[in-house]
Amino acid sequence: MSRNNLKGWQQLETMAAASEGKQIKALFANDSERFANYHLAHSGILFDYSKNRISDDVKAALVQLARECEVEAWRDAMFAGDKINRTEGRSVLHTALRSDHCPNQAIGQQVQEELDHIRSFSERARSGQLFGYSGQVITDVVCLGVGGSNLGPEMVTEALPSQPGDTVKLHYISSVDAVPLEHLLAGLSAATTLFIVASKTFTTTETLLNAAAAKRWLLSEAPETAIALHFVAVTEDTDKAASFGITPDYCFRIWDWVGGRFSLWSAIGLPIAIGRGYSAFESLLSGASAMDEHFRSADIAQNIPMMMALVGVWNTTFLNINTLAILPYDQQLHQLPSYLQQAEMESNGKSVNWQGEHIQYNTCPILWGQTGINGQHAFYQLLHQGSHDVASDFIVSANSCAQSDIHHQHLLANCFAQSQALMNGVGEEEVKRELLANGLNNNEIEQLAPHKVHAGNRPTNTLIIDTLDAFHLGALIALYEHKIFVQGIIWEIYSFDQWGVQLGKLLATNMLGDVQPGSAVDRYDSSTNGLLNHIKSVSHSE
Ligand SMILES: O=P(O)(O)OC[C@H]1O[C@H](O)[C@H](O)[C@@H](O)[C@@H]1O
Repeated sequence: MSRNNLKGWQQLETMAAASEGKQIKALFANDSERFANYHLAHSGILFDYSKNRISDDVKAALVQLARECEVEAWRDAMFAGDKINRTEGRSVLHTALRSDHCPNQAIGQQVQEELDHIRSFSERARSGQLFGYSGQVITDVVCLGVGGSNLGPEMVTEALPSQPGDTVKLHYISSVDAVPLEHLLAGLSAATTLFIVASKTFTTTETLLNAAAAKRWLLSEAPETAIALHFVAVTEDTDKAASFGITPDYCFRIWDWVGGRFSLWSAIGLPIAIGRGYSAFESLLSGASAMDEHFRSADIAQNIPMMMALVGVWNTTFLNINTLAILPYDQQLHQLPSYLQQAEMESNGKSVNWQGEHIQYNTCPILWGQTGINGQHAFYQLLHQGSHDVASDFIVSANSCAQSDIHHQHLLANCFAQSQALMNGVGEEEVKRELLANGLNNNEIEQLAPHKVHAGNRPTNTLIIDTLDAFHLGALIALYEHKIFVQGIIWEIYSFDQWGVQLGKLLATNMLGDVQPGSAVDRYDSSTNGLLNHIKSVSHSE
């Protein structure tokens, strides 16, 4: 049965139409227990969804919809290793990377072997036992990868503060733009630098181009045999890595059942273990595993990923709120919005359902954001008074890793004040009273008042993490992963492929010859021809 014929779906459509003009703050006024009834907590994460336009009826209909969509059966199929990524004929088993009970013994054994490899290699690196071609200790690790092979490790290493034992310096290069790579290499010594080439397919142009440049840089002073001591690969295609010159001991495996954007739990996370220690990497896995267990066992209405997914479906599909701002109030989480952009939009940014039909309802919202404090001085104006209705996730930790409490108290106060302001707004009467109290005359009040009104009623979630450490970060990332999964099921989307990424790659490869110096191009549309010919006319290249 198509989604919009389901009972829960139809109830939600009716409720959405009836919700016009209803205020979130009125829901609080009528229910003194609203926070108690609309928050959940597990694995050191509190999820408050009370500041959404959700009543008890809406909540019940959302839970009913999840049941009708058989979300629990799909969840169990994913954990069991069924090939739910049907367009690519693959299992989806990133959860097996962080669990003791893997559905398949052979997979469990492979995972354990790679974990042992990550442990021994990262411990060697951290204890000064990795040497370069001249016998000097490796001091710098340059991680070359893009998308899922870069965003997770970089976000996590940025999020976890450096500890005294963190001796190796990590650097990340993801862009094909040579400027950051050249700038970085200019400050490094080849004899003490190790490169990690992270690419599941080992075919991604950006990564391979950067790896080739790194190899040239090394070989400009070192013999060919140095490659074996200065290059690590993390890939599914170990033959390609071997052809590059990478030895088995320096080659780490991932598998087709790990999607790129869900891969930081695999050897793609090697930089985390090198930079922050293997025990931090293990804690990250444990936090994710705790969230997995909660997701597997809690009833829908008590299940944080399920409820977070359902709230998102209500906002996007039924209330037409098509953007979601990710607003962390911990500076360390500054890369979380970029990480979640790939995780959510590459997974659910689709408009064809399982039957291959065009979807008639809104699916994945546009995700954006940055750290809340910086956002407050930039785009919050639009959140409060803009013409777009924006939903937001506020994320903050209860305890700070910093020594100064007062800074953290400011973060907390700002975080909670903003979500309150977005909900309550400021009405015209209140604005006028304030202007009168400030001594303005009637004429001045009439002119200024409309500009100071805040409509409010903007929906927000708030997530409080006990402490921003590896365990809780692991749980937080797993929470978003499962939210994405549940939304994909409700929208009938294949969340684990990314066909939309392929087209641009293909066209860029075909166009490469046309950006090089030479005769004018006329095989494209007039805009593309014009842009290419302009480049040829102003280019300094020979
Ligand atoms: O790891 P790789 O094979 O190099 O792929 C890196 C990235 O490539 C593409 O952009 C895909 O859309 C991403 O999902 C993937 O993470």
